[in-house]
Amino acid sequence: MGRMGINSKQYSANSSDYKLLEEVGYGASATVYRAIYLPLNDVVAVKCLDLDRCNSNLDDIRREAQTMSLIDHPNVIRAYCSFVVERNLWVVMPFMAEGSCLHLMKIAYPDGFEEAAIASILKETLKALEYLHRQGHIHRDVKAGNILLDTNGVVKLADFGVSACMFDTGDRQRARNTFVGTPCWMAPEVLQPGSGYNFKADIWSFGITALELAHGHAPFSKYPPMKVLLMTIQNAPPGLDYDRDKKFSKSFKEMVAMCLVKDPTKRPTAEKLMKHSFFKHSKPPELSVKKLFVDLPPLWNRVKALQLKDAAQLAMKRMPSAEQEAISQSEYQRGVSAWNFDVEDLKAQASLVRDDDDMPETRGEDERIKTIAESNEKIHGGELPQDVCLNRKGKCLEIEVQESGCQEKKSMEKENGSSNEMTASTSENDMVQTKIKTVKSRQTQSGPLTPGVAFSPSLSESSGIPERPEIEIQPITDKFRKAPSFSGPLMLPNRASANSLSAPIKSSGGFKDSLDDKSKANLVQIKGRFSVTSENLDLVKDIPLSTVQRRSSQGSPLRKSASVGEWIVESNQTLPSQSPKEFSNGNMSTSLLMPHLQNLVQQTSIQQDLIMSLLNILQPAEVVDAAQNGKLPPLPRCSENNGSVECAASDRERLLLIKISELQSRMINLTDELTAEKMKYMQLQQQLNGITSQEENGDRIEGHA
Ligand SMILES: Nc1ncnc2c1ncn2[C@@H]1O[C@H](COP(=O)(O)OP(=O)(O)OP(=O)(O)O)[C@@H](O)[C@H]1O
Repeated sequence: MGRMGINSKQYSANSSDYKLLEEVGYGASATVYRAIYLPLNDVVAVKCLDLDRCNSNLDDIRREAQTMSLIDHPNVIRAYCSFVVERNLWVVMPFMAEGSCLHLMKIAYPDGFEEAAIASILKETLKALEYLHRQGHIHRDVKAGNILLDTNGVVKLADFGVSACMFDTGDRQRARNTFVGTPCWMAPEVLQPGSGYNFKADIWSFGITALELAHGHAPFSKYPPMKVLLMTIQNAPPGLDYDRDKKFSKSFKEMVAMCLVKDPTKRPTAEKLMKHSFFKHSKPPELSVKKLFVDLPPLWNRVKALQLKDAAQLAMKRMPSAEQEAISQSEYQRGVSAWNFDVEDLKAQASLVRDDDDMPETRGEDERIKTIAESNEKIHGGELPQDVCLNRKGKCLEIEVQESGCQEKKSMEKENGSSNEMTASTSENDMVQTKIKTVKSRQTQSGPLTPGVAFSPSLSESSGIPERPEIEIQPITDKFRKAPSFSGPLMLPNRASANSLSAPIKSSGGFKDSLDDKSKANLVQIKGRFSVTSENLDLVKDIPLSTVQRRSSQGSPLRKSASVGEWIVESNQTLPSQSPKEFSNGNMSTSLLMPHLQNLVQQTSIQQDLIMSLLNILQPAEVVDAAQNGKLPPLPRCSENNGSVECAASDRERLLLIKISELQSRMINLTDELTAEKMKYMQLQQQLNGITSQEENGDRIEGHA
């Protein structure tokens, strides 16, 4: 890497050639700065990826930078160069002066954009996807937070942190069997263990992004992450509602419906989608997009305002659960992608939310059929193609559709200056049997970046400390969306620690190349931005609670271990106070008991599946090895049924559960530490802000004097 680029301009891989200015964005693993490239006096964006915070291994990061450097399309952000500065990877790229669509919505359009702007933004994004797919890439993180805008209305798709090469074989292709992306935007097949996915996953995310731009937030964004996963798999796809979304055209609704079809083979390609009437009539972005920024403060001030709002929210909310809620919300607002492992919180949130609770206007089957049928009529002249299928269970008719470099302006104009698009209610009450299989530590490759990556000897040599921007907080906070968002982009308190704890789950049987052959699916490989690992799955219902440090709601705000089972069970909060005796004394009515019994059955079945899957892939030899290495307690002997498969399985099960409980304890401790650090950081930031503003006041007074 280092110096590279198709651009005629050459950018050096020397950090001292860059002067970092204001912070203009931040993600789960990176902070983005406006910067000046001193030799050319050129404004650029520098994305500083904290390698310690990064959930990806060095190979993934290198791939991101490499991929970005080879990109040559007006609607795709590419890297001018990248290099390592101490524990950071700096990626130099064009500065997009208006930031991301997500930030813009948070600041000024909490209910989404108007259709003309949406059409232009989506069309440009679709061009980017068409290009990437043609080049063999899957973007895997299409969302409003990754659609960047320039002052003149140019739209570019950013962030290849999770892109995968579709045409690759071997390790890279294996990456397609990993969970990467942001849950609200993730296609059902991406969430389905072992099913694999292809570029059509981007089309789903594109459809979700369309809804996000239309409403100001993604569907399901108010739900806890685990619920989002389940709802995406279980429910009918979200979409624009004919009645509720009256302001949007029929062709927009049709276009979204075409993208949000659960069967990926029935989604159109980007190329095909581009021919949809919705895009044919869209205005050029310089007409419809440019006007969105009029009268807005400069990007860095908007970002600062969002940050301050986040900080204020956190400071105000003292209750642990409230803090957690605020963090989730702020993460959503920031468009951060990562997992929120605070499962107690997730469970609590999930328990309060019914699928159809606050979705009075769910999109019914008839409506969806109508939408797609009408769409089909347009495309196929009214003839239903062979691949139209009415899926009774899914209650959904699906149709196959055949398929700046930003120069710093000398004037620096800017420098000085309903959401219930939910689905039809859950079609069946049957819980998703998400079968988690595997647990085998994925080999994480690391080592030096590719030749050409410039290593800076030390951070002290860089001009690493960005200047603090002047804070001009606009009275815009009242425009912020107020409803808390618990999901969407999720929060991983500490990627590094989470990563170090987790052996990403890997298939015991390899990965599946064929995207359509779901019958052979056999893995959950969860990696990259999402590391759902053994400790995230609370399989330890049967473990004595004393072995796992659990916090009461008065304790640390952060508690660990996702529990598919527990989460489901505790979605009914009325029962825990009941003792078994009370259940059996006949005072409970059947109607009260039944839902809980059903839940118990579901939970048990899911847990059994999970445990059996884990056990199946855990080779006896590994357990013995681990025991000999002191990693696991010694294998207990089974005297009665020596050598029987059942006995071995139960021994292994116990060992596994003990191991999981240990991991959970460690996770709890680490998260507590992280919470404490976060609080310290916020306090320091507030103090710093105070000092900065005092100094500025002092300067002004001196200046006047
Ligand atoms: N070239 C750019 N010009 C201006 N702003 C940018 C640029 N690149 C990124 N940003 C801003 O920084 C934010 C974070 O960047 P980015 O998405 O690359 O980080 P990330 O850590 O990969 O985020 P995530 O993982 O949450 O998607 C973006 O949402 C956008 O607002």
